[in-house]
Amino acid sequence: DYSIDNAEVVAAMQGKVKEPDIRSTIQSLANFTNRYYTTQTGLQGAQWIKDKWQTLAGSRNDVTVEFYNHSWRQPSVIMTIQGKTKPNEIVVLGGHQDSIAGFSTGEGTRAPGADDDASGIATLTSVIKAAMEAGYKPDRTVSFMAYAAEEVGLRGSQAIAQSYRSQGKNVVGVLQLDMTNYKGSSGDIYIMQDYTNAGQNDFLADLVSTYQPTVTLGYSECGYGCSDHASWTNQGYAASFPFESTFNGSNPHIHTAQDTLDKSGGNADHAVNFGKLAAAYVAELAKGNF
Ligand SMILES: N[C@H](Cc1ccc(I)cc1)C(=O)NO
Ligand SMILES: [Zn+2]
Ligand SMILES: [Zn+2]
Repeated sequence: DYSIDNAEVVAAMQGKVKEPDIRSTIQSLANFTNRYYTTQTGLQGAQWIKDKWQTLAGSRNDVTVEFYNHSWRQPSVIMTIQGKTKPNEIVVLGGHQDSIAGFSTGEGTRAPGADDDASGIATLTSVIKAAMEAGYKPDRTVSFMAYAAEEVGLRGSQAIAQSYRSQGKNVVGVLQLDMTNYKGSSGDIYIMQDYTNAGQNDFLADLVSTYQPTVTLGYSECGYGCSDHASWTNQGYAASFPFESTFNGSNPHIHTAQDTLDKSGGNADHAVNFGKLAAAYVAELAKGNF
């Protein structure tokens, strides 16, 4: 039940996904000493994202940006664009804001998390910017989520997904962006096939072949619930996880003080592919126009 027939909106939004924007957001987030779920700087990072998304939302009265508070210090951040004609049907795009550098991470521990997962948050932010600049108004509700506490057991997304399920919310699809900027394999985008929805994965492949014909697509597996998409899958929702490389090609610097932008060439060229895919995913699943 996926259709691809909103080319004008896809083109407008994809054209506004810019590498310098993504690079700048990665750098800003990586500059926090760490974004660990219990530290002061982890809370400051959440505040930074909320302020950034609120600024992009401007005065749009169909847009909210809120903290989703948890039992620990770092809140998740949720930006919601109210759907015009089918507001009860929800499209979710997420990534995690927290970072980690080993099990002893605490106040003062250096964990830049440029790829894991500032890249995903920056990619989401570029799609938000594109949607706001284009004056995009979706038919379905669209929620962008910066999950807290992914590194310590997918805890932020688990809390949110469980809450959505218990409220009977109709989430029609979830896209996870975790590590989008390290080109560790020959291909551009790798669709994870475990803990995801096969039908939506096919939809993503169709979006790439339709709107990003020069982007090469591969498939891989994590072997376990390796990011927040698993929280949504566990609650019976359709989730997909496009990833930067094959498992073997993934960024070896993650979870260390060396997960910095320079390891990806000092640019966000690889992440742009994911920003354009996410833009197409929003425009074709949430439909709507300007
Ligand atoms: N385990 C994930 C990283 C990760 C995700 C997918 C693959 I394939 C390889 C590595 C993580 O640390 N997420 O925060
Ligand atoms: Zn990680
Ligand atoms: Zn991650």
